[in-house]
Amino acid sequence: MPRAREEQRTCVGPHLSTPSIDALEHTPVTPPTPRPRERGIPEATVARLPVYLRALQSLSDAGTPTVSSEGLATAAGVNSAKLRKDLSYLGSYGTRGVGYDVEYLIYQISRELGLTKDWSVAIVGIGNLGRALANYGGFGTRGFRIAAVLDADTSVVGREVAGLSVRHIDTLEETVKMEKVSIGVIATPAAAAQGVCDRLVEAGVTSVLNFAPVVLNVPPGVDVRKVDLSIELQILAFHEQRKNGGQGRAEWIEAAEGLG
Ligand SMILES: NC(=O)c1ccc[n+]([C@@H]2O[C@H](COP(=O)([O-])OP(=O)(O)OC[C@H]3O[C@@H](n4cnc5c(N)ncnc54)[C@H](O)[C@@H]3O)[C@@H](O)[C@H]2O)c1
Repeated sequence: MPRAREEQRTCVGPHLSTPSIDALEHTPVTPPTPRPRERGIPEATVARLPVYLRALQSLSDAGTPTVSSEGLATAAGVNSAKLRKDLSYLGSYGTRGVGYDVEYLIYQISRELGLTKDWSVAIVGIGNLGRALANYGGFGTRGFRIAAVLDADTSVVGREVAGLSVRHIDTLEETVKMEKVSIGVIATPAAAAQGVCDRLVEAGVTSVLNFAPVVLNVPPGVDVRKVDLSIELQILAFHEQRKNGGQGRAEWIEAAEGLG
């Protein structure tokens, strides 16, 4: 089977482009507007949609009915031109002088991200990280149901984690089928991750969230997202070093001036 490396993809897959009938069942009060977009949404826009959603949810919790593009851009930490462009991919342009309807925009973004339907998730590797992920309550409220937790270690299998009994990895294929798993989360050591990924894909899973420090090879049509906190720390270290470098230069100039 031909394989595509995860970082080569630039656009979202079909599951993010068209809402299902199922998704529309959860439609809130506001009437639908026409959706002119037929093409894919750029990956960078998709990555910002959850940020807009979080900002909108805070506004909604505060009882704010509408928000200007500038207000939402500030809350989300982006510039307003970028925000307007991003939202235009959803067919959402706001109303001049009024802005965006907060509840409807929440619905539009949720629909685009596929959050108006429930997703069944399996976590593979129930060590420190897998247990923490399984016990995190925030997934359920965002439409991600942890349906199964699996591990290869027989001393872990059968234990209860987040209200679920840990299943043996040998039951992976049957579990994916029975629990209708859409998203596989890999929290195994790096050496086991590709094998687990292959089995998930073989079982029909087309979305994988990988925490193991390894680049996974997957066939076309499978989306892999990699989470690596050490990369985030390294980026912060880079900026920290630049800040300190700047301070170092200032001190050096001051010292040099003192000498002169
Ligand atoms: N992305 C991040 O930011 C981040 C942060 C912490 C840890 N990690 C990574 O997450 C992974 C898990 O870390 P941890 O601290 O929980 O490790 P851990 O050793 O506590 O847990 C790993 C679990 O995977 C199980 N396992 C091993 N091979 C398996 C297989 N073939 N099938 C199913 N289960 C299998 C083990 O039995 C164990 O329970 C590691 O790869 C680690 O490097 C990533």
